[in-house]
Amino acid sequence: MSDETPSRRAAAAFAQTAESGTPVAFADLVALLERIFLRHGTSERVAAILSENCASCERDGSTSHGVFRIPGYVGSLKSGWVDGRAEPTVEEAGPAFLRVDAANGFAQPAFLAARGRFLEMVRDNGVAVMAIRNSHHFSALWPDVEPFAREGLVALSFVNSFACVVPPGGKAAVYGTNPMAFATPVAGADPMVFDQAASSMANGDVRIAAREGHVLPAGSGVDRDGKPTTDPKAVLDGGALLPFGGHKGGSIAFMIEVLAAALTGGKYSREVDWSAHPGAETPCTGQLFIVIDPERGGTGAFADRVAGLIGEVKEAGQDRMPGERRYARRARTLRDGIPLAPARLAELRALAGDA
Ligand SMILES: NC(=O)C1=CN([C@@H]2O[C@H](COP(=O)(O)OP(=O)(O)OC[C@H]3O[C@@H](n4cnc5c(N)ncnc54)[C@H](OP(=O)(O)O)[C@@H]3O)[C@@H](O)[C@H]2O)C=CC1
Ligand SMILES: O=C(O)C1=NCCCC1
Repeated sequence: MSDETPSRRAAAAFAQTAESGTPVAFADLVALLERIFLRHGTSERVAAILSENCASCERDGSTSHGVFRIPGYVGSLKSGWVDGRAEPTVEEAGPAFLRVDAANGFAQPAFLAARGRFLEMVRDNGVAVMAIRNSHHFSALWPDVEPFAREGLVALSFVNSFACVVPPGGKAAVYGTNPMAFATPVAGADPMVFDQAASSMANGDVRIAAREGHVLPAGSGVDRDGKPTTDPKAVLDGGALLPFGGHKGGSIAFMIEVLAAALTGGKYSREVDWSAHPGAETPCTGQLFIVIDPERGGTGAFADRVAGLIGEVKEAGQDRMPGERRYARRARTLRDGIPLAPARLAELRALAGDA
């Protein structure tokens, strides 16, 4: 399967390293990460949720949001910018609308605190919205939406982050890398899930490229003077990323600021200010979910129709659908272990306080 997105090309060397390290069983990686989170002040519930999420990203080859992120999680916890013991509050804003205040905690525990009631609303109404504010989203979005599709539902999720993306033709960073994810059931197959930033690439992949000494694909970003650059350090040091696809990606980044921040009460990416929290790496922003019961469409054959469409797309020449690379890697790593570079493993063990 080809991995030709700019993000993947920039992270290719890292990914190769990740394919050739020490194999670690998924459960062992979860346990190691859990010890790190607990050691750095999270509650047991938060540690369990974040460890599962981060290990799942590493397992599926979502390198920009796998164990690469752990020092950042630790930095954010140590700085006090994020509360690892936050108790989210869930409020019903209507028969199909949940408002969740993550209370300056991580997004996933807030989402999971509301998920049960949210599913009831989707089943009762055919559609429901969950608006999370004051949350720190440090990860990929697919782990949140894929399970909905496995339960027969169509799911959309939107997150804004911190200002590091210039609007098309602009000079100042206004948007975050602002990912969105979509998941749908497919008859007889794994769900089709795409999960993509509104920027040319994820900020995490720029940082990996900087660390590994790689250049970015042309058209990824600009330097501090607004000039096009392929140097990841110039993008990180006062420069910015570009939206993917020019004004079209710019409009998606805008929409995500509106859905994930304006609508939820989360901070705009531009408003994020962690200057008083040195070491913090995750913003206190927002996240929106829209989940639909496709049976309400009345066709009685929704998942079959999606499977048919995928068949036609492949027949037309697309070699694979989004998500298929992850599923293949998941099967491989659950069988053979998740390869971790020795330096990464040593770093994780040190953070866990292992001798
Ligand atoms: N929390 C946050 O604030 C942020 C999180 N992120 C996360 O970073 C991650 C990476 O984002 P991004 O760099 O944009 O992702 P990519 O460009 O790597 O991939 C985007 C999507 O395209 C699919 N895809 C890639 N190559 C192909 C192909 N050849 N044919 C068909 N589909 C393909 C991927 O599927 P597959 O996975 O199977 O390859 C994925 O669903 C995401 O998980 C995102 O949620 C990004 C920005 C901010
Ligand atoms: O990779 C990114 O872009 C981000 N990931 C986690 C939160 C901030 C942005």
